[in-house]
Amino acid sequence: MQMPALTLQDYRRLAQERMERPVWDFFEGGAGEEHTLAANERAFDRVRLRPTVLRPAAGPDTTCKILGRTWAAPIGVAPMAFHTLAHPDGELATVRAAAARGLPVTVSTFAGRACEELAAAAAGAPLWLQLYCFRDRSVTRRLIERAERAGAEALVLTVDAPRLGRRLRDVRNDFRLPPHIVPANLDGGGFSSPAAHARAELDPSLDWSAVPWLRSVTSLPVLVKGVLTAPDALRAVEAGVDGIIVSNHGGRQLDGVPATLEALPEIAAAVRGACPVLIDGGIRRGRDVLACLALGADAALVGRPVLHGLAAGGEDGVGGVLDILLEELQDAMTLTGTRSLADILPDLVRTGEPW
Ligand SMILES: Cc1cc2nc3c(=O)[nH]c(=O)nc-3n(C[C@H](O)[C@H](O)[C@H](O)COP(=O)(O)O)c2cc1C
Ligand SMILES: O=C(O)C(=O)c1ccccc1
Repeated sequence: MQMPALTLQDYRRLAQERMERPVWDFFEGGAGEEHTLAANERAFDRVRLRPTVLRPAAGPDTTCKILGRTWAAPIGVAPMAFHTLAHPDGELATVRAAAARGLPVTVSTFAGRACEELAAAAAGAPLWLQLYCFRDRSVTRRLIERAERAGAEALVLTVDAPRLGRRLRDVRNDFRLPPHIVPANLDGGGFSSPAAHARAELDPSLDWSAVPWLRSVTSLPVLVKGVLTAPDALRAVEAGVDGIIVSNHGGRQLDGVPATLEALPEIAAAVRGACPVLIDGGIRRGRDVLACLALGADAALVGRPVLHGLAAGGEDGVGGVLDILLEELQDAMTLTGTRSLADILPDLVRTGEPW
């Protein structure tokens, strides 16, 4: 009998056993030498927690409020293209699993399932849409209108991808999407290599005027994803964004940028509560979420582990991954004497050597 998966690392192993190498490489890989990819996870290995003892915190309150909506915990699913590569149910399974736990999902521009069925599956849990801005703005506008009509609650504009990063694993594998893997919410389509498509279609001249442009076509809140410095965070606040996601795209864009956990404190200090600050990249344990909050984030998004759960067991697998994170977060809060998220302050962490 197979041992039950107890950690996200267990799910990673299960997924790898089930997946073909080129698809695995597409999911796991990063740009260039993958230094930034590795740094994201390693940054959490330098975190030391400083518990407060004899301050009972059993059954801690993990709920948080983001953009006026209550999340069961400060944990969401980061936008990732083509969940259908991991499992035929694709994003439908991901959204069902997250919504059942009161957690939000950000659906990628390149989702493999239609946003109408995803909104129905979300059953009231927050559903956000990630936007790549195309050269042809009418494609982006139609995507926004469709998602808004379906019930998407916020737009996440990805700002670290004037073009797709150079992912050497995909180049070496000459990775192409199987013909049945198509973006369900874009008209047009008809491409096989995601890199080639994104290179042809993403707008390399995108600038900060994208934010007022989005305001002119939608009334939804707008977040920017991919900010790594305080000056850019301030520019985003000046542009009037409703939220900032500190992200290096899981190390898939520019190799050589810092781990997101390292970038977080200067951004949180610059933003000073003007809007929510979220983070993604390398979050693999409940206590990593605690570290993000201590260093100034309002919530953390999880990427690849969700695809691992999906590949390992569809909706149940994603549910398993999210349950582990939720339980580990509760455990870490209980054992650090943190009764609610408001108790998670900078003093809760120190930075040390990697384990
Ligand atoms: C397979 C894959 C596809 C992704 N697709 C998108 C995407 O379509 N849009 C986007 O903004 N980010 C995309 N990302 C980046 C994630 O949103 C997120 O920034 C990153 O995966 C978080 O890091 P983690 O995987 O270490 O948790 C993708 C990441 C992966 C692994
Ligand atoms: O954004 C990404 O990281 C990504 O992998 C992707 C895949 C297909 C189309 C666009 C982006």
